[in-house]
Amino acid sequence: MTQLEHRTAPAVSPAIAKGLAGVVVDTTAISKVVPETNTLTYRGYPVQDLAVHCSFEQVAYLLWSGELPNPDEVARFVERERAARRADRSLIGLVTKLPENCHPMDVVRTAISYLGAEDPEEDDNSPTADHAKALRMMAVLPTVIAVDHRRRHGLDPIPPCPDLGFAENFLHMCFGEVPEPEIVRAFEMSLILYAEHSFNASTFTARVVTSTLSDIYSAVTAAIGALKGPLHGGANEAVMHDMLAIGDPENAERWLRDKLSRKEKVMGFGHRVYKDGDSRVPTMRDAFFAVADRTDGEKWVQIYRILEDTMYEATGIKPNLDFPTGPAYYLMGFDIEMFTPIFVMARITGWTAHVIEQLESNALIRPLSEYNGVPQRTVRS
Ligand SMILES: CC(=O)SCCNC(=O)CCNC(=O)[C@H](O)C(C)(C)COP(=O)(O)OP(=O)(O)OC[C@H]1O[C@@H](n2cnc3c(N)ncnc32)[C@H](O)[C@@H]1OP(=O)(O)O
Ligand SMILES: O=C([O-])CC(=O)C(=O)O
Repeated sequence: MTQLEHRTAPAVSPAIAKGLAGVVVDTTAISKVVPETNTLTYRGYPVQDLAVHCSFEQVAYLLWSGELPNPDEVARFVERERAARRADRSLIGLVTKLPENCHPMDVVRTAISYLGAEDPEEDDNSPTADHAKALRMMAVLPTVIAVDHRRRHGLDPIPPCPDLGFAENFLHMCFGEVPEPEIVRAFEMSLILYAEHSFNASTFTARVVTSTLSDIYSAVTAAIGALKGPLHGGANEAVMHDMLAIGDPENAERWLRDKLSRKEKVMGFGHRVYKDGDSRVPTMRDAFFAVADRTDGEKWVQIYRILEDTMYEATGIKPNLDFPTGPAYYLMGFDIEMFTPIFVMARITGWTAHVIEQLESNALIRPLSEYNGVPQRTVRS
């Protein structure tokens, strides 16, 4: 049995909210998901509008401060972000010592943990300190991911460029050039759409860790572990592995029906909160189609459409954000194993906003469980 196949779950009493489904555990002012109207807002702004009108840096500022920056504020923020991009020699040394065949998510997780280890202020959980640490993690992580990408291809690192925006700089550090503006824009939109999504599994993980009054690096390290799984962020990689296995549009419908007949999950479809489609998908689907137009990607668009239509017709289930980002990142030239680390680059803004919010009115997160093991018994000596 693979990890994605169904297992027979033990019976649970009706009082138990398995997987915390439908349970409201706290308030948040950072983002709001309304499945009934298919809306997602960050600090009150519809995410589709932010994706069209804002840079990723402006969205990061918004998530952390609650307001979009004015021109002076954004200039100061961008200057600080650009100044913090360089990874020091010890961090690069650590990255390059990790096995080349480990998953890049292992590298990202280790890098954040290392940033905590070398920060003498690691345990300063004041809002000022946490904002500074969040900005540093956001700024340096793309450098780490790009260094890791290039060493796997036997290439020397390209240092961050202070003249380029966040998205452009990352693409330049990976590929040695800034792609055409439509590709950069599609990439930046994906980062904005990935940045935040209320109490998803990885954000909730970050909040659980924070609730013990642990430090922000520990919260982000744990969140990365939660995001890696294929039921969460890891689905964007699984989508592309599936599309490559399908290979040709004429195989797509049969492949999907066979998968459903084996009662296997189709990666990139379904959502715990949205039951009638993910609010972010139309924007990202258009961005993927724009990338495909410029990269000879018509075959992947056809496979996308067939899977989407067949899945809806067979089950009524619609795609989530990982479905269009998978092929979009592939066509941009990223290795599949980089897709979830890119998700981390974006979501680190949301996670850290939640860490800061959790600390503003903290309560230890500790639910109850119903014991269903063997009855109490006696140790015989
Ligand atoms: C950015 C993100 O993290 S978005 C999520 C990315 N994850 C994926 O794409 C993985 C695939 N999707 C899934 O596994 C699920 O849809 C989840 C985990 C995301 C959410 O699921 P849950 O709310 O826990 O619902 P659950 O998994 O119980 O599904 C409910 C029913 O829909 C079916 N279903 C849901 N998603 C899928 C899917 N992708 N493929 C096939 N069937 C599915 C289930 O089999 C189940 O059917 P049943 O009631 O007959 O057993
Ligand atoms: O909200 C969720 O459960 C998963 C998701 O879409 C995200 O984290 O972006």
